[in-house]
Amino acid sequence: MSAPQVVVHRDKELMAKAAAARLITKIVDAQAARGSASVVLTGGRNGNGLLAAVAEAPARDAVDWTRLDLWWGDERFAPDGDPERNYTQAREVLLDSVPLNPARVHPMPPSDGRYGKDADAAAEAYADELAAAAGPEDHGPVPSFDVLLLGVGPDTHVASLFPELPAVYEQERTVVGVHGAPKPPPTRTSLTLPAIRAAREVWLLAAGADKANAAAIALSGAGEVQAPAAGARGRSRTLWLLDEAAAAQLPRGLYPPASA
Ligand SMILES: O=C(O)[C@H](O)[C@@H](O)[C@H](O)[C@H](O)COP(=O)(O)O
Repeated sequence: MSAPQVVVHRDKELMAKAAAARLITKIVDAQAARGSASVVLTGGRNGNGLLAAVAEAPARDAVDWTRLDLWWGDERFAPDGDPERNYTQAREVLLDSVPLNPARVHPMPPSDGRYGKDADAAAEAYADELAAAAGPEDHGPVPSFDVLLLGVGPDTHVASLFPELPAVYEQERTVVGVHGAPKPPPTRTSLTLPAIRAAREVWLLAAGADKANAAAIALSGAGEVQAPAAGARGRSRTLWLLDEAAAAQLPRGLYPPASA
């Protein structure tokens, strides 16, 4: 697993724009090298802020949207179209504005779909979908995602893996149902840490003073059960994208400011 790299931007708006430019370039390079790209999206303000910045980016259409596979790191277990769903929010800020191939967009199941209100069955079905998309060259029963995006909660949660709750202990399954999540809604589906760690690159997004403590804890050697963000590592790269407010409590030697 790769050691975390930290890049700090002046504020959350610049962080979103810089992360969007970085993501576009990563996708374009992956498509040039392998003919397609695979990205895992996340929910929350920073995740959606990045997607909104991609939508406005001058280089947006350098991406061949028809050859992009989109997955989700977690989902609020709600009916299809519910405004609370990460999929609904991603569609609003970006996905409905670009020519994606619907067959390559993989939302996690809603609570009014084939699996009804059974979040565990929905999680198992998504794990099967991931396994079906994995190839012999992949590291386990998930595709080798080019970039797996994660927001970071003030309690250091990532996806729907919350400190000390059962899902963060999962080492076998790639997707689990989450019950009693402290961040509403309480029922969710989420990739597990082993699935997250199958990604080539993991990018963690955190902006705002309310994330400063979480970033400092996760980047100062905390264990993954107490600080799930600490366990979110990519095979070849782990990148923390912060604004200065979220970086305020980091040990000084950890980074030079990336933008004045
Ligand atoms: O479903 C969710 O809510 C997200 O996937 C969650 O993991 C989010 O990324 C963090 O809570 C950070 O959210 P903010 O960026 O809004 O602080």
